Amino acid sequence: MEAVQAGYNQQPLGESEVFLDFQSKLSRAATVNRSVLLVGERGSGKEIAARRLHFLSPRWQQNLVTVNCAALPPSLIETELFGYEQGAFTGAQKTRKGRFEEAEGGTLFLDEIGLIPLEVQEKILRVVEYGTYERVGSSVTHETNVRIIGATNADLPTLCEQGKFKEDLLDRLSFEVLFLPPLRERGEDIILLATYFASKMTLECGRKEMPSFSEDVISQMLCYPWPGNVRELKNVVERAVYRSDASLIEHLEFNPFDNPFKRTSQQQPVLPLQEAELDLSQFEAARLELDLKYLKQALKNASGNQKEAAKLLNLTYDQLRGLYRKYQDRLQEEEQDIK
Ligand SMILES: Nc1ncnc2c1ncn2[C@@H]1O[C@H](COP(=O)(O)OP(=O)(O)OP(=O)(O)O)[C@@H](O)[C@H]1O
Repeated sequence: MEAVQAGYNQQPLGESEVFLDFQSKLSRAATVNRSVLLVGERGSGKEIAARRLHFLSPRWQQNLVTVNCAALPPSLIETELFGYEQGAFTGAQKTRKGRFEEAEGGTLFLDEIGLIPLEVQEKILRVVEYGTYERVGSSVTHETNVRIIGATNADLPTLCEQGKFKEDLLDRLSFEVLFLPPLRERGEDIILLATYFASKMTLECGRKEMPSFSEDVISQMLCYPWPGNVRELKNVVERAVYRSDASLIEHLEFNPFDNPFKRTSQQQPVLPLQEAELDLSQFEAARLELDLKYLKQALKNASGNQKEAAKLLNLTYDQLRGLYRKYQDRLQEEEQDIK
């Protein structure tokens, strides 16, 4: 176990129920010598999960080789994976090993596996079924012992229906399909991860003390949908620590491309008359009142049961907890009414 820890230097953080459930499925998958598919939104931690899977498996002392299929033109994926013989095509001046050969005995992580062209999928299927392949331009058959971990953000069954992904390969790769939970479903993990990224950034900036997050910022983090998942959170937090001189972070910038010069004199904002009549300075206050109104009503209808209230509002339990924390003081004043 010690050696596993030494080889695995990036411990994924998370304590939410959904994440712990994912981690325990991942640990179980590490014990069997089968292909695994990791499915999740961009930035949700598929690569970090693949590393963990490899380092927890009996192959942990062998190579883990990663191929990011999105970073390669489709025409080069075959030579990248299987290598080529000298003279196989113009420019092939020397024989080159492929990634399967580099990963021999270990694990090959195919990131964005849905982008692999069909003819190359055929070759991968042969590797999975018979453990054999040929280099491009060669008829010599190589035997290989590599475990494949695939990752995708795409809906592979739909790609199969569209004829873009081989059903046979999907069947063989999906011995275990593990779904990474999106960050917005991970509740308090958001704060755990934010604190972790803030502490690392504090060190990087050479600051002595890590700034903390204001209650308002914590609520914003818990309510924001995080389309870019953990990667986005990392960027937002690192930028906030880097820009803040104070001991308290009171503002987060979610979109660094929010250009302050966008609306110039030739491009006036077009506001419908009705909106122009609203007191726009009251937007934040009005929004908070509306949130509170719905939350109170839901809690009342659910007799104070937060899980039930979350269902009524079509929120996850963690999202509701986020809102509850934000309005805790005001809600407590009226708690008697709710009960
Ligand atoms: N649980 C976690 N603990 C700490 N850091 C994490 C965790 N999950 C993800 N990260 C960090 O978030 C970033 C994105 O993670 P990763 O590259 O694994 O995501 P991905 O799903 O493979 O992304 P993509 O879809 O773009 O390939 C990385 O910097 C990674 O180190």
